[in-house]
Amino acid sequence: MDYEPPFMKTYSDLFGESEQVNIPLVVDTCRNNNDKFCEVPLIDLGKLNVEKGIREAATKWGFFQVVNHGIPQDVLESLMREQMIKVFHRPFATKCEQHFVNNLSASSSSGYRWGNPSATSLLQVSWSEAYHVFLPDLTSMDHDTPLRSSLKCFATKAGSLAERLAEILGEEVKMKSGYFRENCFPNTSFMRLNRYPVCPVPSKVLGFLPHSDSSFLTIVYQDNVGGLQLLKDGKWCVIKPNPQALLVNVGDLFQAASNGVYKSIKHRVLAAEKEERYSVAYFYSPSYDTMIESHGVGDSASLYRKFSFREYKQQSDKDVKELGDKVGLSRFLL
Ligand SMILES: C=C1C[C@]23C[C@@]1(O)CC[C@H]2[C@@]12CC[C@H](O)[C@@](C)(C(=O)O1)[C@H]2[C@@H]3C(=O)O
Ligand SMILES: O=C(O)CCC(=O)C(=O)O
Ligand SMILES: [Fe+2]
Repeated sequence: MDYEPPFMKTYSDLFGESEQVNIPLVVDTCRNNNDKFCEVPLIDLGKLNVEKGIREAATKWGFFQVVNHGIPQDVLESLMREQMIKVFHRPFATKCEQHFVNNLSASSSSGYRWGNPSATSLLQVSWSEAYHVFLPDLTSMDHDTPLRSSLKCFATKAGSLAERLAEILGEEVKMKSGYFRENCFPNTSFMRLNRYPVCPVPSKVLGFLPHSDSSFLTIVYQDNVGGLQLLKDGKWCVIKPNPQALLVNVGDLFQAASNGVYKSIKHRVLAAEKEERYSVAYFYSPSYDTMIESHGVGDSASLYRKFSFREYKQQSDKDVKELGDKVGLSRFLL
């Protein structure tokens, strides 16, 4: 199929080496084991008094699901089933020509990316491809396609939802009221469209390497294939897909701004085994000048020094370039 990125060809040497040295499998065998599904809190936003549940989930889990979230189901389904398939099933050469961003390095521009062409071990390979989409790039296009209108609708609604959730969470940790409205805008956030092609060696590589998100909050819609896992008490557990729900996870900036009260949890995606998988993530992020400050409350001291989002992004981009991965918040510990 001419739309597949050349994973096998690019990584053939690494597969050869892994057989010789018999590296441990990176993937647990919990893919279809229902016992290992984790019960991520589910919050019905149509009900009253949801604040406590949201704060508890962000504190204990760093992840929760929401229903009655305000994004029409037909927008979600058409985005997944029709529009994303259309955009990813274009020839690989076309995808590269249009927006090639080499090796995930330029994270702050719209563009196509796949795998990790400079991987030196299978442990550094993500068997997936993605588009980063910044809203201004969508709105500056002169005509709407069904994909663009679905993405605009998704982005607008996900942005309002994120702001509502962020204000609820921020209030509890004494952030200034209106902080998010004043610093996070539609054009400072972005979407990431993810496709996980069927992988012939799903026990040897991951679909998306373990990472935390650099946002305040991330809103994710996943299809019903499954494979997203979060690290809970030292174990990877699978999040059962729920086509009615959106997933929300705390990102690094909220962990810092809440002085570690809310947790930016590592997550990863298994490589697709039988069926290709799609997801779309909205990263609720501030402008680069926004200052992130963590206040210790009572006896607890501030954990992180004050930093701007620009500083965080630049450091992460530098780490990805030089080390292959971002080091993250530990660089900003006091
Ligand atoms: C290799 C990397 C790119 C990434 C940071 C990371 O070290 C691991 C996760 C990647 C990711 C995924 C979600 C977001 O798209 C992103 C901006 C983030 O916060 O973590 C990207 C990072 C990136 O593209 O720089
Ligand atoms: O594909 C998923 O379910 C999650 C993807 C993800 O973690 C990301 O895009 O940051
Ligand atoms: Fe993520």
